[in-house]
Amino acid sequence: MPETADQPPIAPDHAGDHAPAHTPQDHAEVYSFLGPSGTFTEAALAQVPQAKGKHWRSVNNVGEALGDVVAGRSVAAMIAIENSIEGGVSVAQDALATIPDLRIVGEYLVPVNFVLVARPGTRLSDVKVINAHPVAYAQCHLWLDANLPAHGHLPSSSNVAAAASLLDGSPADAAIAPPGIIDHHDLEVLAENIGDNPNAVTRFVLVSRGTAIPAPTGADKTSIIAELPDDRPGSLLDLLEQFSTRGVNLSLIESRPIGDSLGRYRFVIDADGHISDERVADALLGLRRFSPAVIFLGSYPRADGRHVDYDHRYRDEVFTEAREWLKGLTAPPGE
Ligand SMILES: O=C(O)C(=O)C[C@]1(C(=O)O)C=C[C@@H](O)C=C1
Repeated sequence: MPETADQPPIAPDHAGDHAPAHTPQDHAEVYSFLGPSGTFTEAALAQVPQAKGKHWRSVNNVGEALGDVVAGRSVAAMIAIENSIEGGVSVAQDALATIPDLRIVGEYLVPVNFVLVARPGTRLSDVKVINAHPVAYAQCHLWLDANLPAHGHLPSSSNVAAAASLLDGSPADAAIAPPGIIDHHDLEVLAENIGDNPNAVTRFVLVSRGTAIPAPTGADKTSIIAELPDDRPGSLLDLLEQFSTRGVNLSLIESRPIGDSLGRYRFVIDADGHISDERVADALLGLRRFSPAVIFLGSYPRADGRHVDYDHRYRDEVFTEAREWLKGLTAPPGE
């Protein structure tokens, strides 16, 4: 069972499948996720085969989830990293940039859509304050601006926590929550499908520490965070060239403030391919030579399973042949 004994699970039975009833002593048996039970994060964890039957520890925020991994309370934590409407989840990107030795070992996609719920008897016109997770709130702007233009926002640690708090003294009048919420809480739906885009998807990553890099599958992704060397024209172009000259496609590049002074940024990058691919390894070597700080976050199978296509000039054999050629040129005569 997930540790949220006070919250009845609203997710399908996956969460409790064969799970031990007590908190296990062995951290390898524990997975941390943003709770309480019923969150999209829990739905992402339900996609992890090795987490089935293990203890799922419900936590209140990304920092707590990663803190569990660092302190050895859990073997891995599931965190939201990117949303198709809102973009990168900055708290997650910043945590991965600053907490040492974390590794992404898998990614998972969860379609997200939202309902507006309230205590029974509430009318839409009664709603003044809405409780919602900031990332969920940001995905419902169009509906909120059109229907409740004067509302106030009370941030919550998760969507399920937002909804549950309405029955537990919250000063809010309504909450943004996953559609299944009313099956387990005495709440009424005031509006359905309030997300700005019905096809919204959140990308989650499973983060661990001290674990082996997952084997290459041919449909992999490599996540990196890198800083630019100095404040000179063209350094971002130089960074991008490390990838383009090796035929490596980038599926994500976002800047985040480093935080030490205005205008200093680090770049969060997802590259197609695995660190064991010659072209990706060579791009990382180039990046390492050029950037003052490179964090390798991991190589792992893509959630969409899409095979990585690249020009034949960047095949492993081409790199190997070129290296052998160079070795031959510098070998002592007669060898
Ligand atoms: O997992 C949940 O249900 C959450 O409330 C968190 C979270 C997030 O952190 O991005 C997850 C997915 C949605 O995009 C909105 C919120």
